[in-house]
Amino acid sequence: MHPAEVFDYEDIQLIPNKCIIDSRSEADTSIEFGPHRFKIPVVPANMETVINEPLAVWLAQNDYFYVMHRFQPADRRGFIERMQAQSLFASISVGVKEDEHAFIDELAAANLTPDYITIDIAHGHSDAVIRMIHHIKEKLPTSFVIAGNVGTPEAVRELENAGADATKVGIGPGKACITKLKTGFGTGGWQLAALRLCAKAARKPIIADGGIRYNGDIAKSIRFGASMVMVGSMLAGHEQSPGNLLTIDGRKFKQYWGSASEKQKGAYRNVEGKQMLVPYRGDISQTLHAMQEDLQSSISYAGGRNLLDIRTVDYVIVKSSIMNGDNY
Ligand SMILES: NC(=O)C1=CN([C@@H]2O[C@H](COP(=O)(O)OP(=O)(O)OC[C@H]3O[C@@H](n4cnc5c(N)ncnc54)[C@H](OP(=O)(O)O)[C@@H]3O)[C@@H](O)[C@H]2O)C=CC1
Ligand SMILES: Nc1nc2c(ncn2[C@@H]2O[C@H](COP(=O)(O)O)[C@@H](O)[C@H]2O)c(=O)[nH]1
Repeated sequence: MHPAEVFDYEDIQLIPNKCIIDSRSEADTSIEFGPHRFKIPVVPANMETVINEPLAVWLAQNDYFYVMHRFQPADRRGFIERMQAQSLFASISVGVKEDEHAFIDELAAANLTPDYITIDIAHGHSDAVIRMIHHIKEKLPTSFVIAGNVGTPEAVRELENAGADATKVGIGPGKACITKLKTGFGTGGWQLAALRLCAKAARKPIIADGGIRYNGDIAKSIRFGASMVMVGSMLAGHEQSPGNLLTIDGRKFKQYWGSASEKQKGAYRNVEGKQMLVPYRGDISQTLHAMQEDLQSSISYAGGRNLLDIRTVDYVIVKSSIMNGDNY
C-alpha cells in the first residue's frame, strides 16, 4: 500500500464546492438503509452502555436506526415481539455459537422475523460468520443481515458473496478498544483509509464502525464510502444512555465499557476492551440533532442537496494538522 493511502479521520479535509442551496435546512441528510429510510446515517453502537430497550423504542419512533446489543440473549425474542407489537422495526444482534443458531431456529419456528440482524463478532472474516449468514438466510430470508466486523476488501467481498446485505468495517478503532495493543492487528489509526479500500470493493452498503470523535467524521465516512456510521463513545454520555451516572469533583460522567472488556465478559479471557468514563452530555436528542445540522452544513459545503453528494468531493491529506493546536 502506498503511504499516501494510509490516513485517518484527523488527517483528511474535504474540499468545498460552490453552494447550490439557499439554506442548510434544504439539505437532506436521510439515507435508505435496508428496508427503511433514516433521518441521519448514524447508529448508536450495539454495546451495553450505549443502547437499551427504551432508547431503541425512542430511536425507532423518531426515524433513527438502532441495533440492539446481544448481551442479554434471553431477552431478545421478547424484545422483537414488543417492538413489532408497537409497529416499530426490530433490529437485533447475534453471535455465531451453536446456541445462536438455535435462537434463529426458534425465531423462525415462532414466525418472528427481525427487520435487521447484525452478526457481531470481533473477527468477522471467518467461516463461523459465513455459516451464520447462510443459516439466517435459510431460516429468515427476509431479514436484512449485517455482518462484521471486518477490515479488508477481501472480507467484505466474501461476506457479501455469502449473502450478507451489508458489512461492518472496523477492527480496533474504537475508544474502548485495546485490540491493537493486545494483538498487533486492526484498522486502529487508519480506519478511514481501511474504509476507503473496503468501500471500493463493496457492492452492498457498509457501516463504518468506530473512531468517530467529531461530527465532521460522519461526513468523512460518507465521503469514503459508508452508508451508515456506528458511534459508541460519542453517544454513551447521555441521559438515556444505559451506563451509570457518576459525579467526580462536581463533574458528571457516564460509564462506557468495551464489549470485549473484563467488565462485559465477567472474566479476564480474550479481553480486547476496557472500561472508561465519558463526559455527561444531556439529552441524546440534542446530540443527534446537532449531528444532523452539521451534516446539513457538510452537504452545503459539498455543493449538493443530498447526503450522497458528499461522496464525490475532493479531499486533501493534511497529516496531523487539522486541529492547528485547537480543540473544542
Ligand atoms: N470492532 C472491534 O474491533 C472489536 C469488537 N469486539 C466486540 O466484542 C464483543 C465480543 O466479541 P467476540 O469475542 O468476537 O465474541 P464471542 O465471544 O461471541 O466470540 C465469537 C466466536 O468467534 C471465535 N473466535 C475465533 N477467533 C476469534 C478472534 N480472533 N476474536 C474473537 N473471536 C474469535 C470465538 O471463540 P473463542 O472465544 O473460543 O476464541 C467465538 O466462538 C462483540 O460485541 C464484538 O463486536 C471485540 C473485539 C474487537
Ligand atoms: N476492540 C474492541 N472494540 C470494541 C469493543 N467494544 C466495542 N468495540 C467497538 O468499538 C465501536 C465503538 O467505537 P467508538 O470509537 O465510537 O467508541 C463499537 O461499535 C465496536 O465495534 C471492545 O471491547 N474491543
